Amino acid sequence: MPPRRREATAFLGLGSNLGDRLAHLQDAVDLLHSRPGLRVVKLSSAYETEPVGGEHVGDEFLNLVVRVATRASPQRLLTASQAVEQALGRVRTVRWGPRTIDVDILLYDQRAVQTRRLQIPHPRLHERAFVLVPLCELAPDHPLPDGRTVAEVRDALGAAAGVEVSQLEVELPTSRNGGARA
Ligand SMILES: Nc1ncnc2c1ncn2[C@@H]1O[C@H](COP(=O)(O)OP(=O)(O)OP(=O)(O)O)[C@@H](O)[C@H]1O
Ligand SMILES: Nc1nc2c(c(=O)[nH]1)N=C(CO)CN2
Repeated sequence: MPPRRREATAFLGLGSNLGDRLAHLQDAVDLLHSRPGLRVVKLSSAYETEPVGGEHVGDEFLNLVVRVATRASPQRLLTASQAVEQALGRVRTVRWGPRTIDVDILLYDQRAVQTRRLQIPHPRLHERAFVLVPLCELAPDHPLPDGRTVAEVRDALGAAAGVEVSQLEVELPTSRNGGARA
């Protein structure tokens, strides 16, 4: 038998600005946790965020960042993320358009990945307060491939206008199902 791949730590950025945004985020977190070789370990707060770029119809996003432990390769983690998007009915229309759910891979250990299908760190991580603020809440000291920490990248961005902690709460799957897979 081949040796089992060790668990990596990855951070996923989730966002929704269509319909019942909280339900979409909760469903995405639960579905991610149900994938083989993937455990959702920690969640940031959910943030109300002003839409950045694109042809948004004015609806604010609800964003959060999820820490996962996974034995999946970065490529398989992308496949899993896209399967969750599809299961929740995301229809790709215009770029950066309204979406029930978006799942982006932000970081995977301290790895850099540069392929046509996948880039890690996420190519727009450095310019997105709606990602860096919740990521900083979970892992300020996590290093990027260039050696900087998440907190340093967040500080380099400066002001984080339009990103506010919401009163809405997404639950960790392990506290919903009695910790069966913890
Ligand atoms: N780190 C990554 N996480 C998720 N998708 C990625 C990543 N790097 C590259 N991609 C590619 O980006 C493509 C477009 O993704 P998607 O439709 O979610 O973009 P978007 O959400 O509209 O915009 P953005 O990428 O700016 O968040 C995906 O098909 C995927 O192959
Ligand atoms: N506030 C906010 N703006 C966005 C978001 C998002 O998740 N939150 N996602 C985008 C494309 O992925 C484009 N713009």
